[in-house]
Amino acid sequence: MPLTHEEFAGLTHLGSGKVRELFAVGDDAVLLVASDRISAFDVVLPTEIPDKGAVLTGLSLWWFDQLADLVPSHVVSSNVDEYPAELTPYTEQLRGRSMLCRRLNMVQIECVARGYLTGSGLKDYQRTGAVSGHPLPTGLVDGSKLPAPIYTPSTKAPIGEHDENISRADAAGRIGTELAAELERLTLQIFGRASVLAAERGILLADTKFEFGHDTQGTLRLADEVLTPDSSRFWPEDTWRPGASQPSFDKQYIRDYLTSTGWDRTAPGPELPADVVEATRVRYVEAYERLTGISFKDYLSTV
Ligand SMILES: N#Cc1c(N)ncnc1-c1cnn(Cc2cccc(F)c2)c1
Repeated sequence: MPLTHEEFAGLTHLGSGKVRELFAVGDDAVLLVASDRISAFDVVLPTEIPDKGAVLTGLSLWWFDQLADLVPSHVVSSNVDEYPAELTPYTEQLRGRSMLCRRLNMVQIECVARGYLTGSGLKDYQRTGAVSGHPLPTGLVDGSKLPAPIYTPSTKAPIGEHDENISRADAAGRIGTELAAELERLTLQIFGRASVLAAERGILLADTKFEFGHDTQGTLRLADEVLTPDSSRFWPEDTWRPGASQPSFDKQYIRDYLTSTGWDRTAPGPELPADVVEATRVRYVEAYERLTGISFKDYLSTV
């Protein structure tokens, strides 16, 4: 049965993402739990991918470390054996797939950086010639590399709805000029470093979404998950072909299977065959090991 917040019935549930749960821990901490659920074409599928939650949690933790000189994170601990006593009944369900974090006052803007044109950015470009107020050269196609990475803030839509790209001026109007400028600076700086690191490993970071919040001392911290295949588009460099939908590093087997079945995307997602589940699990483990240089088995032995 896919992990749902009912499995943590004794905890104070704050919210659900498509494949994640958020709980309050005391007054000043939250617990982010990544399930093994997977979504494709915006539909959460009924079949879980073993290890997916642990891979994405391990990736976030690694990226937070890589970025610590640029921005502090919200993470307090990922060692379940050191979690507060109220979490003890759930230790094994949380091992490797959870982060105990400072409870932040979240900034109500999704901070998106794009190095390549696709998804909602491509749709905005095809309609207006721009993305979030950034005028772009003519003739760009799906998968085109942008002349330089751009910051395209968006609203935070409820689950099941799409975030709406907004201009930087609109973002400043919502959160203030100074904070808006700081978020833009940080978002592009982090994206630049992550892009170089991924490219060194033969992976193109097409775009990503960051969330930030302020702690009780007013310090701005990088929050949520970071630079995972769920919050970002990662493309294998050797199959990059502008002009068509790019193969997803992690979800292509699932996309190809769903397309092969003729599945109606307005219908519930079908169960996945075992070979597609295993191939996808392997892709997630490969993504972790290729990006971090750490064996996934070693990650699991540290949590
Ligand atoms: N990160 C973080 C965070 C924090 N450190 N303090 C307070 N709130 C949040 C927070 C609020 N919304 N989300 C997104 C979200 C929603 C649902 C499930 C999830 F796993 C994640 C995260």
